[in-house]
Amino acid sequence: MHEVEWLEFDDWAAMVWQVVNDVEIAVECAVDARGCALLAVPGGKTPVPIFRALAARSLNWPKVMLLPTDERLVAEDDPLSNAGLIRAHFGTTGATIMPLCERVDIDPGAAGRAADRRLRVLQWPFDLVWLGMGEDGHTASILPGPDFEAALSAPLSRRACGVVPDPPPKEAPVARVTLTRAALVATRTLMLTISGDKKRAVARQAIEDGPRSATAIGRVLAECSAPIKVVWCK
Ligand SMILES: O=C1O[C@H](COP(=O)(O)O)[C@@H](O)[C@H](O)[C@H]1O
Repeated sequence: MHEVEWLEFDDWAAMVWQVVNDVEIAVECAVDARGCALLAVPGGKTPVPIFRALAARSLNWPKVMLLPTDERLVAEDDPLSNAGLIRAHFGTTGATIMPLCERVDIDPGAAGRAADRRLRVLQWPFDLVWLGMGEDGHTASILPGPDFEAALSAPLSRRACGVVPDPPPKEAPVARVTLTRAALVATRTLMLTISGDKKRAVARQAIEDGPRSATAIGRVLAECSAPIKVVWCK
């Protein structure tokens, strides 16, 4: 694991400002160096105020491609949809938004394989993988259940897979497609945004446990050789 830079904020405005600036720098560096920027961004609730502020920035959006780190297998107009969340915020910026799933009415395994095929056209690595984390230590949709180890130990050539969480997470009890750990760590820089005391304790323990961590976030960060920044807000 690369050394972790850990930042803490007492208020959301300061945290949002920090993360927006970091994303802006990642985009500018990528566009200057390679003419485009490839970013994976989290779903769920935590990134919402950050998305709002980021979308208002005048970045070179037409050069930016945004993917969700994971998807809940629901229609894009469902409030649980991560692609829907991203489109709602960045849809008018000029960025290209690439949902992981074209179809959500198929079984999770097939949806995962279809996402994997779609992702093969992209020029990797990511310029930025921005992760969220649940209080149980899941990140992207690498959730406890029968697909947990497969998502973590998939080879480099496998970028996405289907996940049936067991137990179903209470905030979004649906099947998922997630970027694999191999895909998530194929990045020039990685950022994790979290809030609340519980998540701080879980993330700290996961980092301390490293590859022996029982949590997805611990196992992902342990494999990451890019610079890692954790941004926490009370
Ligand atoms: O299910 C998911 O959960 C995590 C954490 O979400 P939050 O609402 O607690 O911020 C999120 O990062 C992931 O993308 C999402 O699908």
